[in-house]
Amino acid sequence: MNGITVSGLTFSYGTRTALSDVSFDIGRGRFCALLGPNGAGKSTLFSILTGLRPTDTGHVTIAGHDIATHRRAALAQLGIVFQQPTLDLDLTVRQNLSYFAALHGIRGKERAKRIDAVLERLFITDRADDKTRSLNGGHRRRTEIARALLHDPKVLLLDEPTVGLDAQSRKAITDHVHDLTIDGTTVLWATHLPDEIWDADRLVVLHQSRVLADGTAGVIRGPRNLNDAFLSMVSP
Ligand SMILES: Nc1ncnc2c1ncn2[C@@H]1O[C@H](COP(=O)(O)OP(=O)(O)OP(=O)(O)O)[C@@H](O)[C@H]1O
Repeated sequence: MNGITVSGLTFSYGTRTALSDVSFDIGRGRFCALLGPNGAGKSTLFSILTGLRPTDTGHVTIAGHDIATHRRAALAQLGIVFQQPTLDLDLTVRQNLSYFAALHGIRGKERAKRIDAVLERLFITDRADDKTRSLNGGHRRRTEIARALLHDPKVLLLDEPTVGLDAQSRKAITDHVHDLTIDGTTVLWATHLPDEIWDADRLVVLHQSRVLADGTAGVIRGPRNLNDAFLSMVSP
């Protein structure tokens, strides 16, 4: 079963078109980068994938469930990391996770077990009982990713999750999220930074509301580095 399918998606804010006939699909356990400059339409696409906005035209499925007609089933399979951080800085890492798990109806021993598992997956077990405020930006981001995995979603969406982080933290998070696909999680990672994308990744390039390229990153870049290839695609 597919991780994500997007077909014929069109969306406008009044007279401003944000998405024009956008289509792609991402198989189970794949890492797909959604690369686009500012204003390309990435956040609009994310808001539709997460059910925050209805589509004007087109369809989206998450782990086989149509977001418009089977919204609850689709959202149950979706983990989301938004661009803006949303942790409570006065709670510990574990308390932040625990609160979110409770919202998902995960209780008792199962809650403790899942929290331990996601902390381990993101390599932050040793920070579990620290106040979130004391964490650096990279560890806060890891906490948010761990939180997004608590309900064991099949699909994980991340909207520019490394914004504002230093190079070392960016690399660590990029590596960890790539590794999440090993157990079958499908990842869609929106970014405007080509160095976060690996040659073997699936790549969808979005520019001025349209899909400019869709394929394997290494094939799309050819003999150039991805940054040069991307700039030549989006330059006027
Ligand atoms: N609420 C809104 N009202 C009107 N136009 C909007 C709104 N939100 C986005 N847009 C426009 O829609 C287009 C796509 O914007 P969007 O934020 O989806 O792009 P993006 O790729 O996420 O950009 P960024 O990297 O800057 O977040 C842009 O032209 C933007 O100006």
